[in-house]
Amino acid sequence: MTQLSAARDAGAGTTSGTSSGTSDNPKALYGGTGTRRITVRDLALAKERGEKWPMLTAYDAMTASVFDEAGIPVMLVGDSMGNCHLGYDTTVPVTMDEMTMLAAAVVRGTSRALIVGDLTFGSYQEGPVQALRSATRLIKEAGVGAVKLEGGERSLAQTEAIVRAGIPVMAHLGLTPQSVNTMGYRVQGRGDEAAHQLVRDAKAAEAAGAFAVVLELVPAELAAEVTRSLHIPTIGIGAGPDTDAQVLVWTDMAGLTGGKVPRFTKQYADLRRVLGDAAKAFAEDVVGSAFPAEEHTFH
Ligand SMILES: Nc1nc(=O)c2c([nH]1)NC[C@@H]1CN(c3ccc(C(=O)N[C@@H](CCC(=O)O)C(=O)O)cc3)CN21
Ligand SMILES: CC(C)C(=O)C(=O)O
Repeated sequence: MTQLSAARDAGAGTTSGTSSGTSDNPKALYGGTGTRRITVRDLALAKERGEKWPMLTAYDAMTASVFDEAGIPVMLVGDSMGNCHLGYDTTVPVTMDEMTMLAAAVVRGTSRALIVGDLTFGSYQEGPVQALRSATRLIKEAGVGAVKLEGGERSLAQTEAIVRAGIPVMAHLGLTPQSVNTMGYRVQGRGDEAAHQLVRDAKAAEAAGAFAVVLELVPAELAAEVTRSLHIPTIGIGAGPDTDAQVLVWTDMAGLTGGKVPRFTKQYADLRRVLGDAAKAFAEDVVGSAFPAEEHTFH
């Protein structure tokens, strides 16, 4: 144990920068004082304790380091980088080259959060061999702690193969954006048949060895039922208040995303305005010869 962590465990000083949460459990995922990397086992224990936790996406080292210092225990290098970072319209065009590069940056920018990398569209659908190759690449080249893929029953063989190789898998059910061309961006799991299929998918993912399941844009009552019937944690996005965890796309949550954002998003900052104002203030200074001033100048 380091001196720092010993002092924290002893309750020395006031709350540290990362422990502003409500829990006084040193092992709490958010608000705890642990400093080593979070593992999938920590998430399983949190479900046993009934402790909810937050997850954010991240696509670069600097933003990820801010969230790491804020105590966010799990970050997803989501293929939402397609529309939220790389300028595509959807997640569909994102390649494993792009994913690997940005996931490596997020890993370098963090020291505590569990980093989950997405398997991109076309990198696992061919079958378990391709899926394992893609997952292995993210583990070896980017250094992520886990991978995520879309689908329950339809991705069963892929999930099993990756888990068997010792790589933790997060499943993603409900609205699966890589299928936008067949399903659109509509609420999923409405009606008895669709609800039963979602429960079957969730059970299949758990049986295949997934450590968590993302539930995207499904009715709250169904997400609550799935959460009760699984031993592994559920992570909701547009899935109501009763999942074990909540995830948001960071650019939505921080008000950086331009244009329309999903109704399930809550905006906690207005980064578009803050950054735009900073750019305008810099521009005014340059045009008006107020920058650089004497203190920015060498002689
Ligand atoms: N910026 C951003 N935020 C996200 O949450 C997100 C992405 N991008 N890209 C990948 C997926 C796609 N997601 C989306 C995209 C659109 C809707 C949407 O327009 N939903 C409608 C509700 C539709 C209905 O009522 O059935 C909405 O008004 O929120 C939802 C999720 C979620 N993910
Ligand atoms: C919205 C989350 C769950 C995601 O899959 C992504 O960021 O790509």
